[in-house]
Amino acid sequence: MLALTGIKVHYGAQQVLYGVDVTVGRGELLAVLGANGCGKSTLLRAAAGLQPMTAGEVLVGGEPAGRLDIAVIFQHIHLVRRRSVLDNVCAGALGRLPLHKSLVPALFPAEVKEEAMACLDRVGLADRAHDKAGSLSGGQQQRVAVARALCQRPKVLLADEPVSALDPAASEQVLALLAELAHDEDMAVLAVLHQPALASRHADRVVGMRDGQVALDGAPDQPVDHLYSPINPLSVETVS
Ligand SMILES: Nc1ncnc2c1ncn2[C@@H]1O[C@H](COP(=O)(O)OP(=O)(O)OP(=O)(O)O)[C@@H](O)[C@H]1O
Repeated sequence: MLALTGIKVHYGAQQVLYGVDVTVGRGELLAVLGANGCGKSTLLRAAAGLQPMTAGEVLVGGEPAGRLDIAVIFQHIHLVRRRSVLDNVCAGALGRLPLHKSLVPALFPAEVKEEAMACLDRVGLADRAHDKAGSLSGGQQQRVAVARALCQRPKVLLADEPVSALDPAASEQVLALLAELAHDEDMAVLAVLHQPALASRHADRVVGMRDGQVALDGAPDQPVDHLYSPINPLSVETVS
């Protein structure tokens, strides 16, 4: 469903991605792991169209990604805390609404509110729809962010460290939700994670990055320690 091919990114003169190829299938949760600074977030931003690329291609279902094909959620949740949970979720549909309706939340059409309620139900928070978003816990707010992303009706969901600010129980819940969405809604879900154990429990596949390149791609329960070691053992020559 999502195919990232030959992605290269430079920040000025510094190259940070060196021709990365990653695919995520329909109905699959892919976890992207790797040490700080290896390029995970840059890859996710490039996939989302938020980061100019020097080279490469982002395809969704074999076509160049459309404006609403890909939804993104971030570690910092970015809800409008003073507005209701429901208004925040309706905001996911903004890209589909005529401008005048998107500027005034009271004008969200009834069918958008209905859809937003269904998305909230999907993440288990329909009963909090009329509470202020800021009154929810961090884990609940991240689930609202997932509901808002769903309200965009994306084919692909990208999540950049979605559980880094959450406690272990809420982290498990959000990862289980992402896996469920991939499997039940047939979406392609890519999550950048810093917790290999969570990836092994919830992801269908893992991509490991090192120094701007893909260093592993496969089963979620394989050893990943080498991604985090300061020296890549594969690149050390033995001196006898
Ligand atoms: N806006 C930017 N301008 C210049 N350099 C950047 C910028 N964003 C990231 N970098 C650099 O690009 C490299 C990759 O950063 P990136 O944030 O993609 O890594 P990451 O694997 O997501 O790291 P982390 O796990 O710490 O979030 C790093 O060397 C970083 O310093």
